[in-house]
Amino acid sequence: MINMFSTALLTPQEMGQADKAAIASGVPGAALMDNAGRAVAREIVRRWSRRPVLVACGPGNNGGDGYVAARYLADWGWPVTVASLEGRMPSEQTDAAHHAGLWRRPVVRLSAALLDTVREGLVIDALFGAGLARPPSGDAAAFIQALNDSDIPVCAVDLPSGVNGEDGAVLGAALQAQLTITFFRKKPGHVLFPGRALCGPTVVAQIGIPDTVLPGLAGHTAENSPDVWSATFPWPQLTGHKYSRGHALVVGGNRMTGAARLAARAAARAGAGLVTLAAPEPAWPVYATALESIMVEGFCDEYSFESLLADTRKNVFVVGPGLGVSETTQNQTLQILAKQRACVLDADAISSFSGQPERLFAAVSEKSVLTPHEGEFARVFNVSGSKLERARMAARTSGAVVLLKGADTVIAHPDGRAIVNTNAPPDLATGGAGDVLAGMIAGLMAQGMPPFNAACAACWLHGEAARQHGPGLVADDLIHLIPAALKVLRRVPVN
Ligand SMILES: NC(=O)C1=CN([C@@H]2O[C@H](COP(=O)(O)OP(=O)(O)OC[C@H]3O[C@@H](n4cnc5c(N)ncnc54)[C@H](O)[C@@H]3O)[C@@H](O)[C@H]2O)[C@@H](O)CC1
Ligand SMILES: Nc1ncnc2c1ncn2[C@@H]1O[C@H](COP(=O)(O)OP(=O)(O)O)[C@@H](O)[C@H]1O
Ligand SMILES: [K+]
Repeated sequence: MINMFSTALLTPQEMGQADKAAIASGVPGAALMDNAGRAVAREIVRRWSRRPVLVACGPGNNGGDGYVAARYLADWGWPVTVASLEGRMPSEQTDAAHHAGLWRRPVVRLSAALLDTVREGLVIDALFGAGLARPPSGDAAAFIQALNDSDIPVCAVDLPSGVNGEDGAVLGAALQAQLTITFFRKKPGHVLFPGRALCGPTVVAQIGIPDTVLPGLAGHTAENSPDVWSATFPWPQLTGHKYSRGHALVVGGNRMTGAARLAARAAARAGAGLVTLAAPEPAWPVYATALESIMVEGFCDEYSFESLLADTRKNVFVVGPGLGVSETTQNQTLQILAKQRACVLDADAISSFSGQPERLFAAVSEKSVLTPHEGEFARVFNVSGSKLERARMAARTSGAVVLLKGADTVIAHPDGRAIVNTNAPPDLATGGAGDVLAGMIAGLMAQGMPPFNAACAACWLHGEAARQHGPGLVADDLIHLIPAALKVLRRVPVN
């Protein structure tokens, strides 16, 4: 019940397969390229008034799209100069060569000096896209450097040259674009940093590749969106009651009491019917006086803690926020995991397994969601690669759902699926925002949403809540904005 297709992220290789499948189904490659280049020209005309345009064309299909865009813009009366890398016209009998042939005007050699002709204009970057194979060098590198040093706007075709479509990494040097137009579906490089920042806003144009090519080649990776999980979102039922909306238990710490309070409030706001905060006896008065709709139960040792967990109606646990890194935290986490119910492990519940990750991995399951930031992640996972690869590998290794936080949060399932979140504003980089997220995930899981879906949905709502507030956000504000984010979600048609 999760839709991985509508916002699927395709690797350059998968995009190539989509292209081939479309051609095999009867859409000529030259037509796809014509549609792609025309889409670029259209998006430019939509955003900029008529002005001089320099189209920098590479030797592959990315360049092919550039020749098409140049032709349409020139037909519509725009002053267009086309430049290519010296001696690198498209190979004969390719779609790119066909479209280069339809450009009847001169093609000049690409150089940084050409930028003087478009100081008041625009550059279309059609040098390299999905086929980037090595760091740009020579004329291409000099052009990228000079263009980045200027304030001439850049519209990138597919990807800014130098950005790796697979993971958003920069190969050598990359252009900073103001707009990127890609085709059919985005690639991971459009949503992972630093690629995402280099793209500017990314527009996805449809060029005649049918969605029917997707099953079989996509389905592993997608951009987070209500389209992915809205069909499983647990809206309150007309005849529901508080017990049918689940009961979340949040473990509180002795000293940093704010973290667990934020998580508990967020769980309630996200819709858990009941929320209990389990408080160590010495801190019980602090929690009890601060919380009204949330129940506060005290415990004094591992036995009374165990008895708090016994009620099976408590169907999801949150452990970690504000607990401190200690053996006690590790033991509480293991006690919770032994119950084999849904749980969210955040912050110190993760860090307390530093140096002993196998103990954690042996206890977690697909019902557990781990929500580390990069620092916590590095304490238990020894994996390398892009953020997407690392989150995926961590989920596979641990057997839990892993939500690796940051500006481009990745949520990975042990079965290999991964979602990249893109709606979080940087205002979220504030203490306690992660505690709120942990509580929101638990609030959705309490209502029966599967852990992976709940993690994706909570992450999107968290970003939307922050967006509603804007600058000046503190974590406490998020709690009050969860209802506004839910209202926005209500208006999104269920896919
Ligand atoms: N479904 C698709 O696959 C579609 C692809 N299209 C376009 O096709 C592009 C992919 O085409 P290609 O696979 O031909 O790849 P590119 O055109 O992105 O790049 C490959 C070419 O650039 C050269 N090259 C790569 N890195 C270089 C470097 N650092 N310095 C110098 N030369 C370098 C390669 O030798 C090759 O000639 C996409 O980015 C997109 O713009 C569109 O036409 C629409 C459909
Ligand atoms: N630059 C950023 N842009 C968007 N979201 C961010 C950014 N930095 C942090 N976040 C988000 O803010 C939250 C911070 O969580 P975390 O690091 O656990 O903080 P805390 O432990 O103080 O709650 C996470 O959801 C994270 O993804
Ligand atoms: K490009």
